[in-house]
Amino acid sequence: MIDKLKEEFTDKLKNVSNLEELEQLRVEYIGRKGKVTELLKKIPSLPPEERKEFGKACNQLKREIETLIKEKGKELKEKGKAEKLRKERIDITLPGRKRGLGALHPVTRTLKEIVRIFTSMGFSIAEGPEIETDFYNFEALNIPKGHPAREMQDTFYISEDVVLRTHTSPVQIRVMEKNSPPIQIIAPGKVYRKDADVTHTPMFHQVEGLMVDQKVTFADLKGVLEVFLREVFGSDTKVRFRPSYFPFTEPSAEVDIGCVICGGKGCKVCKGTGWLEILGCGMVDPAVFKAVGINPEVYQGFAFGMGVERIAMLKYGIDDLRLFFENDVRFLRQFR
Ligand SMILES: Cc1ccc(OCc2nc(C(=O)N[C@H]3CCS(=O)(=O)C3)cs2)cc1
Repeated sequence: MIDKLKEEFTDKLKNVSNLEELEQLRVEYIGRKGKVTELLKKIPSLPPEERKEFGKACNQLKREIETLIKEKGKELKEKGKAEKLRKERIDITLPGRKRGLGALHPVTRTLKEIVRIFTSMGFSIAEGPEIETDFYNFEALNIPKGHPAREMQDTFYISEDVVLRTHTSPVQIRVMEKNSPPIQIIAPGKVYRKDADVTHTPMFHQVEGLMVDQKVTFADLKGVLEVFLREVFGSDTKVRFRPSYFPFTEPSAEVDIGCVICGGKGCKVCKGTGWLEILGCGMVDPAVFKAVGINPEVYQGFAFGMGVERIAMLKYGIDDLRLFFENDVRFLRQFR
């Protein structure tokens, strides 16, 4: 009877593959209701002369089962540990994980280059609000009510009198209100225009510049801009000033550079002209000085404005403005 139980136990023990099954087997044989425990309860019902022998045999079996279970437990734990070590092993011979390199956005790069060049010529950097009043964005710049630039198709109106600035000129107005000449600043920043299409986005970046002093001439303007453009596009870049008109400058000029693609022969980018319009400029109109309380009899000044995305497109040969705003890594990583 006891031998049969032992045989049965050792057979089952062979199939135990984890600690839970081992515990179940222990309970099944030597637990409170275990098969061996049940046998021990039978001792008082046996004839007295058999009790001693039978009791000894049962306890012997119980001790054997306990020993076998302890050994099995140890073996299972060892196996478990070995399994864990195998699974968690770190292969230190694997190559290291490379950290991806970041990069500055091409607009940021271009903006930083433009700022570096003008600060190297003595210009300070001025900033101002992107949400502006009608006065700072239009009136003070000699753009009267009814002027087409104020039209809804070009300007984002927050309210009757509040707009998203359409250029960074308001920054220069604010500086002139608070400082007396000489003034030499550039105003980089985001500007907003409603006419969004393939070559225009509703938000873009601009850098405007302003120099005000007692003797500032158009020659100074030409000199500063020629140095700037040759720094950005290369020392052999051709520069041309073409008469133009802006409400806030008189005389005004639009500045072209020799086409960076075809070198001036004519191509689709420069529409066969050999020239690319790059920025606008002029001598500050006296009406603007009056609006900020600077005496145009005593002081003169020049100003200029450029679109940063346009400069970046020409400098880096980017032909689609939307690429700047789609955050496609395949585009951005080329600027590492
Ligand atoms: C107080 C003050 C007085 C005059 C000023 O003249 C800034 C100027 N801007 C331009 C110009 O052509 N700008 C455009 C270039 C491309 S763009 O980004 O679309 C805007 C000419 S003169 C600015 C401030």
